[in-house]
Amino acid sequence: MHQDSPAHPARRHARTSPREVFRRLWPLARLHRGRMSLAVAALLVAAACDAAAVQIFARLTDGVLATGRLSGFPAPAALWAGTAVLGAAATYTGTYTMGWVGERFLLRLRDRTYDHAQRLSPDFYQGRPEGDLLTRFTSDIDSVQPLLTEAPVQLVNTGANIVFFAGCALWIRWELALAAFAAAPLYWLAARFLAARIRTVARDERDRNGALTDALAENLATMPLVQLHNRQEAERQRVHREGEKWMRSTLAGYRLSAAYGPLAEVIETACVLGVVGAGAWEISDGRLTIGGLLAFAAYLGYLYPHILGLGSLAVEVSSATAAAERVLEVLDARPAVADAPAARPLPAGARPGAVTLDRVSFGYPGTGRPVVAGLSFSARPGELVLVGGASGTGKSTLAGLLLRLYDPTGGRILLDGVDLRDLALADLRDLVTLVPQDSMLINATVRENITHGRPGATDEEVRRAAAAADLQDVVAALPDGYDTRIGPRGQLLSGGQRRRLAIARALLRDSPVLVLDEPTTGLDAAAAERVMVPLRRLMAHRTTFLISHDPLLAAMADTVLALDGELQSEFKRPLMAHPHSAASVVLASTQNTPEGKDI
Ligand SMILES: Nc1ncnc2c1ncn2[C@@H]1O[C@H](COP(=O)(O)OP(=O)(O)OP(=O)(O)O)[C@@H](O)[C@H]1O
Repeated sequence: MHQDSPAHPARRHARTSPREVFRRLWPLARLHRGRMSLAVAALLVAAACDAAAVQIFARLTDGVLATGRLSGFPAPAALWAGTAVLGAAATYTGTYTMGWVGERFLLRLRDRTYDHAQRLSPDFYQGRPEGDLLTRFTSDIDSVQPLLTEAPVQLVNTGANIVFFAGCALWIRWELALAAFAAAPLYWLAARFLAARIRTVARDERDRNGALTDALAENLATMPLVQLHNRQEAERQRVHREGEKWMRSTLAGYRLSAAYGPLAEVIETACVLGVVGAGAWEISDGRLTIGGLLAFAAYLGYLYPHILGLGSLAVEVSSATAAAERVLEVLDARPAVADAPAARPLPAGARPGAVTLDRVSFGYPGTGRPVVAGLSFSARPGELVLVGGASGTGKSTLAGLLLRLYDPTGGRILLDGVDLRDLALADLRDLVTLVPQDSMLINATVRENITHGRPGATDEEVRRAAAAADLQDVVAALPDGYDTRIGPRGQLLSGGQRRRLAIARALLRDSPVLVLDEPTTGLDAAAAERVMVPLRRLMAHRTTFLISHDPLLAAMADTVLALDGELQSEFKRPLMAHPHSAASVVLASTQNTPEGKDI
């Protein structure tokens, strides 16, 4: 928890080119091609208005200012004003339309990324700091926008402007124009030099931003612990260090991007000086009027910012690419379990609930060590299986396999004879319900928490589930009854109440197979007993895997699946105390027989 920015996976990345990012994400922006074209058209009209204004100004200079004929003023002045209004309207339309397209693109990209993230298995999240992931969904996605929406529009607009204003300059005096254009490659070289470096720095800046967000998210979530352990100063320093690292990489980015503008200005000044010198010579030779030179200089004045803008675009695209890499890492992550391409329905008329583990092996990716090895076991419909074992023997892992959060690396798990991998994931999740150890409640009302796994439930069904979970008195005492919000992770309820709320939620789901992860752990004897009554109601007639290292629960079970050989005798002891218990203890060991080995 208190390590400085661990070498998290975000740092090990492959570099993606802007072209590749564009190719991958363009389908999300393509939908708005019509609006993008409208924006381009509007911005071109605005540019044409600028060009017309320059021409009108040249006419005014030569026809009115140079001659002093005031009668020639109203017509071009009216035309200039009209052009300005049209140009303003076109600029507004183009800018707003671009904003419209950009924001919609962001929404789609965020939806798509989040949609994908929801399919990823727990191991994806376990390996990544939460704050870093949050940054990918927020500021990283925001930073991608210029590449996909602004860049194409700006590219077309800038390209058209460059061609147009360069054409105007060539039309006025082509020799002068060619001399002025000679510097254009310098802009390109400067931008290229900076853009390559900016991409590396921008990626680092994004990663640092993620590390800071992570430090803050973790500290805010564990603030009581920080205060109780007097860690305020240490955590302040940690946040400061992460903030400082972010600041330094941001400044490194500024150093590069801020260099482009002044560099471009120096190039521009050199060009303008050259043009003014050559123009003075042309005027003295009578080949150019003052109005003509002013118009020429004005065209260059419009042209250079666009050339400069092209360079800025390259710089911006580099930063956007660095952010896009981090978003694509989420989109490229593959779920550890894939939905069956041709999902099989459960056999008609089958009484769901028979669970068979057939030589199941599993090890977490990258650990090279099996947690479960060659485990075979069968549970009949309605049977209560107590999964016991010391800490770290794989009880939660087995639950994850039953819920298909992971697939076995060897063997198979069958539900009523069908391999879990052949069932549609959505069907499987309807058939198997988890009551997790920490209840996993959401910051919403009691009703919303109970109906979380079955949103369409009626009020009467909710009330019945709450009553069966022994929760009605709790709800009655809440200020708004079922509409009372229970705070983040249900913090406004007691530990026992939270468990019973989770039981009500599971009751409402009414699935034939249950996985209960340590339902009484952390509760005192009275609270545990209050949980056991609704728990029994929940387990009745369902195949239940009750994960616990409490041997006292063994007496309730039909079978005890001991994941740890040393606990075998411990589990047997309570059974001996209940001579009428029919439970048998099965030792889950490597290569045990397919039916399990009774002892
Ligand atoms: N995501 C993971 N990646 C790598 N190893 C893991 C992961 N999750 C668990 N493990 C390892 O797998 C083993 C079994 O863990 P598991 O959580 O299933 O044990 P458990 O019996 O449920 O423990 P406890 O009773 O303490 O909850 C442990 O050695 C643990 O370190």
